[in-house]
Amino acid sequence: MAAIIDGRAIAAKLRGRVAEEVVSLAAEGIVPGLAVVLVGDDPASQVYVRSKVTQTLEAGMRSFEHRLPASTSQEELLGFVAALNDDDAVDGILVQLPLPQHIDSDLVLDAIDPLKDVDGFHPVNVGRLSTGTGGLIPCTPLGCMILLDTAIDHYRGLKAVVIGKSNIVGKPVAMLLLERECTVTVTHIATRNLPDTVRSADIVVVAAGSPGLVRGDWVKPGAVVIDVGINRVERDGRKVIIGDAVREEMDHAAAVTPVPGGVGPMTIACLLSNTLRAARRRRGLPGAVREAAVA
Ligand SMILES: Nc1nc2c(c(=O)[nH]1)N[C@@H](CN(C=O)c1ccc(C(=O)N[C@@H](CCC(=O)O)C(=O)O)cc1)CN2
Repeated sequence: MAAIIDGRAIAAKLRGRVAEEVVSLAAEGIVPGLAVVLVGDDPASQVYVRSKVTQTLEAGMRSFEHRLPASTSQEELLGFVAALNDDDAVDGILVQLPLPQHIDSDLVLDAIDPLKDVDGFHPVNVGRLSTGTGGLIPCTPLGCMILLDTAIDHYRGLKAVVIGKSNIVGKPVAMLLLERECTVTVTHIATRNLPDTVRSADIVVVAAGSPGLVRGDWVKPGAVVIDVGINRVERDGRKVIIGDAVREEMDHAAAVTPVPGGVGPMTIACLLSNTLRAARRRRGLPGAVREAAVA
């Protein structure tokens, strides 16, 4: 029977460690601040932003919530980001994605001060990740690695297959696995013989946004499966959330993440950890939460 990696519990533990470090920073007169910017009224984004605000406050940090109308122009948003860059109370800036179609997301993400880029999406942080020279790491890939750490002791030489080539998950998680000396194959929905490629993997990370894509017979016995998919589908007349892998078919895996309750909760916990890291780094303070130690 595959072990179920409990993302909710591990995220709670990470949030607890962040809160402890916030208390010790407060003794030095520092209270980290996170600004979250939501443009428009996408229902899922509203829920995520509300959770971010609540969890930021629960961790003892300052939260600056900015809800802008869907009609906000690109120039207005860029001006808004510039003001947050200049605001000393703000250590981390997160612009919730997706943005309305009339706004060029890349332009906006590139405008965030890399030192405050707690999403790790700025080209400077992307470059730092690919060269292994520090920087802020995107939250969901960081969360995937923390979950993997609960199931894997030695990564060196393991074969990892990533399904999905997005800038937010697929590419950065591939970099993190490469950093651990895995042999990494990045695949996507157009990859030929995808099941055969996945079958060779010791680690499977699926972030394809395709409900139930990875079937049991794609997965080698003893592999670890990290399911990043969050798909809202209708089952027996009910709306449910399912992942990109069919978990009921994964009994022969060593460990799998559930959906919901796997990678998802790690995203916001890692955002808090990145905010703390940004607050320390901006002030030239060494160290930050050691995420790996929570697992
Ligand atoms: N600027 C960003 N935008 C978006 C990101 C991001 O990392 N940065 N990621 C996603 C949304 N997201 C956070 O923003 C997020 C997604 C899912 C979860 C989560 O806890 N999911 C639960 C299920 C929740 C549900 O019922 O919907 C789970 O998987 O258990 C948290 C955060 C896109 N935008």
